[in-house]
Amino acid sequence: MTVSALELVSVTKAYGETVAVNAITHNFASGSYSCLLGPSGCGKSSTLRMIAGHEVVTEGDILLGSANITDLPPAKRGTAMMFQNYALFPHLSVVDNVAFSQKMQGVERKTRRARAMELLELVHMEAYSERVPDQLSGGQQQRVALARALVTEPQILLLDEPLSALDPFLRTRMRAELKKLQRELGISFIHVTHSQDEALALADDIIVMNNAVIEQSGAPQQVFNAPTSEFVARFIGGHNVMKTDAGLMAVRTDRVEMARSGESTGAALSATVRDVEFLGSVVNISLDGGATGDLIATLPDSRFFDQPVEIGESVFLSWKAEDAHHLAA
Ligand SMILES: Nc1ncnc2c1ncn2[C@@H]1O[C@H](COP(=O)(O)OP(=O)(O)OP(=O)(O)O)[C@@H](O)[C@H]1O
Repeated sequence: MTVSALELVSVTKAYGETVAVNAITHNFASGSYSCLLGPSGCGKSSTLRMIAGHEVVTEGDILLGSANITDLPPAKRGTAMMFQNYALFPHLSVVDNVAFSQKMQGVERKTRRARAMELLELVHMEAYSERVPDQLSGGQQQRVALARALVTEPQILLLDEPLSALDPFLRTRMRAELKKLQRELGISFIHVTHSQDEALALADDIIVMNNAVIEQSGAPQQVFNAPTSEFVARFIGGHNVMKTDAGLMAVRTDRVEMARSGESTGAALSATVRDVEFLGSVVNISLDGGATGDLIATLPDSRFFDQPVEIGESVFLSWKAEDAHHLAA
C-alpha cells in the first residue's frame, strides 16, 4: 500500500461565534508519527475530527495525496479514528467488535472473522477474542479499539488522547507499543495529546497548538531545543523564560551552570537560591533572578551533592551563548 501525505490548507472550524481552529496549514509527511500537542481548548480535537470527517470544515481544504477529502464521509477518506473512551460495543464479543465495519460493508462472516483475528494477533489479543469488552482491562480494551480502527486498512490512524484512560505505568508501556505498531505498519499516525512527555517520546513531528493556531511545529529535538515563542517554551517545559535587555530569552534549565558566589566565572547573572527539589537523578534548584525573573537550574544529582547549596545562598548563573534563544512575545 502506498501511503500518502496529508495536507491541511488554511483549515478553519467555527462553532457559531467560537473559532476553534483558525486557518491552520500543515503537511503531515507520509508514514510519520505526528502529535498535535496543546492545552485544553486549543483546537486539537476539532482538528482531528475534521481530518476524520466527524466535523464539517468551515473553510479550507484537507488533501490526502492528490485527493481532496474535505467533504467526503468518514468511511470514504482512508482515515480511521480511535476514540479516547475506545467506544467499543459492550454487547459484542471482541472479534465481532473488530469485524463490525466489515460486516457493514457486507463482507462474508468467515472472511471478516479471519481478518479480525489477524488484527487481534497484531495487537496480541487473539486469546481474548470471545470475551466482551467489560471482561477486559483498560489496556486490553485499547488494543481491541486499535485493532478495530486498523481493520479498515486506513492510510492514516487518528488517535484522540489514546493513553489518557490508562494508569501511568500502562501509559508508558502502551506508548512504546503504539510507536512500534506505527513503525511496523508504515502508515501515518496523528495523535492528539496535552502531554509534553508523550509527544516528545512518540512523535517524528510535533505540532504545538495554542488559541486555535499552530504556534510551532518540527522534530521533537528542534521544538524542545529551540522554542520560538514564550508559550512554547513554557508549555514544552524544561526551559527558563528570562526578561533580558534584548527581550525575552529561553534557556534550558539543564544548560544553566551554577557557581557559588566568589568563584570566578563569566557569570551572566547573580541569583538567590529559593528552593531545592530532589527528583532522583536530577535536582531542581529554584532561583530568584531579580529583574530577569525566576529561574530553575537542573543539575545531575551527583554534581549537586558534591557541592550542595543552601536556601538563601547567593550563586552565579551562566550559560553558553548558543543555548539562549530569542522568543517572540
Ligand atoms: N461542538 C462544539 N460546539 C461549540 N464549541 C465547541 C464544540 N466543540 C469544541 N468547541 C470549542 O472549540 C474550542 C476548541 O475545542 P477542542 O475540543 O478542539 O479543543 P482541544 O484542544 O481538543 O481541547 P481538550 O484537550 O479539552 O479536548 C473550545 O473553545 C471548545 O469549547
